[in-house]
Amino acid sequence: MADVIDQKFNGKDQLARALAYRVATELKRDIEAAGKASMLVSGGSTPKAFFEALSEEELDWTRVTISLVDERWVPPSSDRSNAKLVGEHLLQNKANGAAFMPLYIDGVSAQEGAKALGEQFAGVHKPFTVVILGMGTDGHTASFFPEGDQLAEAIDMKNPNTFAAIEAPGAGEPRITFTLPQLLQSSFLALHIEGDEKRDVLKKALGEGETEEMPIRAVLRQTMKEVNIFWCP
Ligand SMILES: O=C(O)C(O)[C@@H](O)[C@H](O)[C@H](O)COP(=O)(O)O
Repeated sequence: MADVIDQKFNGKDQLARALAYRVATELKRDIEAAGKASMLVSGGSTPKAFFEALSEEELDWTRVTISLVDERWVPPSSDRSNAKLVGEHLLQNKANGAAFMPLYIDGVSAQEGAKALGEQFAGVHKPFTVVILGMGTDGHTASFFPEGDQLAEAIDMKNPNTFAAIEAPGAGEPRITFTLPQLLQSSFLALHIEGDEKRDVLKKALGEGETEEMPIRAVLRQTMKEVNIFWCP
């Protein structure tokens, strides 16, 4: 594992601060070069400390657009909403002025939403400055879930769509996710995982086996974009 985990840290806080510093450096670089920067972040429980550390970074947040790698198809008032998580832990302190583009539209299905959001995101400048992925213990990343009904489309490098709507036994509710070719259009791509269990899942994913069994393999096996792995016990 020593060779695949690029960044090992002693604990959550140290990792959160280091990742926040690295991300802030990338954002500042794009702001300086292009006047703006963009970032897609993951939801779930892992990113909270990182979001809080990042929200304290000094940079011109009014030039930063933030969105999500994926979203659970629930309104932003739900505790399951990744937008709620970002609102409460990232869009605060110095990052208060950043623009946020949600991946949820009220009153339509995830499938209809995927289409409408694709049009909305068509004008967003790419590559994204930063994309941060997480990973579940079932080997999913973004909403690329094992047994996902649209998994093959979502990880198809030839898929021209920006988003896929996915339902899967382990997903809880319908979800929307950026497709793999979109996520790889990033200047800095990171995988943020914590704990021994996820380290072992990563190790398994790096071994042989079907991509569909552990969809994180679609990210780990592609050769287009380097994946920077940040891990702590
Ligand atoms: O909405 C989500 O659930 C995600 O964006 C998802 O892909 C997440 O990164 C992993 O499930 C890890 O989640 P945990 O940090 O909760 O383990």
